[in-house]
Amino acid sequence: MPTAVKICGLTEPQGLDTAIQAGARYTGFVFFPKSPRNIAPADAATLATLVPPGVARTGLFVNPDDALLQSVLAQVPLDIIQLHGSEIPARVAEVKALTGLPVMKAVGVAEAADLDQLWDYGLVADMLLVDAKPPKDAVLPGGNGLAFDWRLLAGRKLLKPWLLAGGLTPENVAEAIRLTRPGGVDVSSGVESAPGVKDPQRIRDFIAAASE
Ligand SMILES: O=C(O)c1ccccc1NCC(=O)[C@H](O)[C@H](O)COP(=O)(O)O
Repeated sequence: MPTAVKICGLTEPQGLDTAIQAGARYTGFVFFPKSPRNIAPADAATLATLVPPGVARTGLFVNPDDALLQSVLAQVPLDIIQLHGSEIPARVAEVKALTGLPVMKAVGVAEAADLDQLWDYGLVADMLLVDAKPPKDAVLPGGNGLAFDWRLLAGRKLLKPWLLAGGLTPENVAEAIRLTRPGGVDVSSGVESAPGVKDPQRIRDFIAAASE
């Protein structure tokens, strides 16, 4: 089975179209105002209508309250909710119930002990996103272009389908897949020419390298 690719932080039609034409299986829209990739719901709604069946539209949120989730979902047709904050497992279950959508929970990893959380989240989330843990002073809880030691995941079986994220690039993604054997890979800053600006050639190169 080929490794699925998620291109996250899409904000304009060219990046979205490039990702879809190159074979991305997941698209990601960031609803977090502090991010250079933040997108207004009205703009995300326009992009979401351009996504064909078979490609998932993921909405990324950081500790969202119910009102934000309901407001975005009233405007944007999403297929998956990605929770990228400090949501505890019970909140993941609440968001699933509230939205009626599958939830992908991001878990930050810096050392082996961080992998223990994957069990608890695996019991409630539909999918897991194993990402690098952000530095303590980071403004963003993800999308920092930081990798973690992929060898920590070698041979690990998780309870739910999972994507590898964090510092992936067209240059290193094949090695990351070889070491960790994820169901998919997720990239944002590694396919940008500047923060928030997707680079079509890097998107194509990334998806080609992930498919090798
Ligand atoms: O991308 C952001 O700006 C962002 C903001 C807040 C939470 C998460 C964010 N991004 C997460 C992702 O885009 C990906 O899921 C993943 O972490 C990969 O990021 P990168 O290391 O930049 O490839």
